[in-house]
Amino acid sequence: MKILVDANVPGAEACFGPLGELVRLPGREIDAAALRDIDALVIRSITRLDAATLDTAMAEGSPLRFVGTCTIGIDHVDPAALARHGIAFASAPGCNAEAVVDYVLTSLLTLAERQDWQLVSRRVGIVGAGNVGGRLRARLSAMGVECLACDPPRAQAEGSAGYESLDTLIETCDILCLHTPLVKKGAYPTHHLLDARRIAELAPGTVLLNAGRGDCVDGAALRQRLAGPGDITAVLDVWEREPAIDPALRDLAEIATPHIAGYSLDGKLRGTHQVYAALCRSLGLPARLGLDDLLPPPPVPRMVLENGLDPDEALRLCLRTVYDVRRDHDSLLRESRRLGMAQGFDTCRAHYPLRRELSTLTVELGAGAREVGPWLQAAGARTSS
Ligand SMILES: NC(=O)c1ccc[n+]([C@@H]2O[C@H](COP(=O)([O-])OP(=O)(O)OC[C@H]3O[C@@H](n4cnc5c(N)ncnc54)[C@H](O)[C@@H]3O)[C@@H](O)[C@H]2O)c1
Ligand SMILES: O=C(O)[C@H](O)[C@H](O)COP(=O)(O)O
Repeated sequence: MKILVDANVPGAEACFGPLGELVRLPGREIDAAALRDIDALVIRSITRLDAATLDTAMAEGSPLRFVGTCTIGIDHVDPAALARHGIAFASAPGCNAEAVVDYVLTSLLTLAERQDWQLVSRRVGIVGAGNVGGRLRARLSAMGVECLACDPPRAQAEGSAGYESLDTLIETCDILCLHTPLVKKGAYPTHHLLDARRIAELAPGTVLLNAGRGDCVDGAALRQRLAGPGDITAVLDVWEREPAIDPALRDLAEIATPHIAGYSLDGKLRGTHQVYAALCRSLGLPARLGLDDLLPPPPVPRMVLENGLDPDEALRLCLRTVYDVRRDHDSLLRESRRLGMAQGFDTCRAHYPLRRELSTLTVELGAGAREVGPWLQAAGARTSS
């Protein structure tokens, strides 16, 4: 069996090597021609697997019978076309959700430091309360930060208690976090969910963070609002037309990163492992490798906090020990100026430095720092004293 795996999938040799002959290609180079003699395909979100690509590959005799994407989002794949060709499909729900929540917390605490506010004084609106949004809500609520959630599909399925409309979030929240998939059809489409009208309605001082999909926000309208009154703050990890994103919007965003919110090693390896387990199932084989066999020990397993830190400062230090979002902002700026936007954007992603999740860090609390313990635990850190 021949297995083609995106070059940016870590743990591929260990997982897929024992199952067949492994071939690696950069995700953007995987097209119909590359699938000619491939039995199983393992991708990430930059490989478009639409009906036309699949129809061409299958018409040319590809033996493809399994596709797995090591990602949460599946908008780059056409599941109906896969089903039509009898090809099994798996994705990796929730694999990097913790990493995205780390990204949101470290971004918000960076803004809090720059703009001189406390996280606990803000009301956060979460749009899309699935694996990412749900975890974000749980962590923020445990920290005592007031949260409102908007998720019409869930409200319809489970009842509306606990869910608000998007317009209520826009009217009443200081921070709006978008964690919606890109959905183009059906009752609750998300393409330009934040359109020009809603962007105009954001109150001065609002923080808009998008770590869902770039097409959920009208980028031109956001650019206009940021370039005009300049009275709101944007944190953007996802963009329309990646990797050739709008340089003006990049410059206007307070934090601009190249679609890496979920790029912890933990999250990527969880994604690889979920797809490996699915491929084993579809082959009727046992999944011999566990996730723990793939994850190396963290480079910074512990840190010590002593006296004189307020809660935000303490959490900022812990988060920045595992992950500092300012580094990703700087490298997008540097690499896109050096190589041009599209190549710079992709270079940052392809050569992403090692990043672990907050949960891999144990924070030792000295006598003078014990009172921040509950806040750190609520945010997702392990503590000991
Ligand atoms: N930036 C990154 O690196 C990164 C990482 C992981 C996921 N993502 C994106 O974030 C999205 C969400 O991830 P997840 O794991 O939470 O997915 P999920 O499927 O668990 O949750 C998505 C939630 O959005 C809700 N939703 C759908 N349409 C909506 C609408 N119109 N308004 C409000 N809510 C709506 C769904 O009901 C669901 O509860 C993914 O689809 C992916 O596109 C981005
Ligand atoms: O949907 C996801 O899981 C993320 O958007 C994913 O982590 C993005 O990274 P990529 O697949 O593009 O490497």
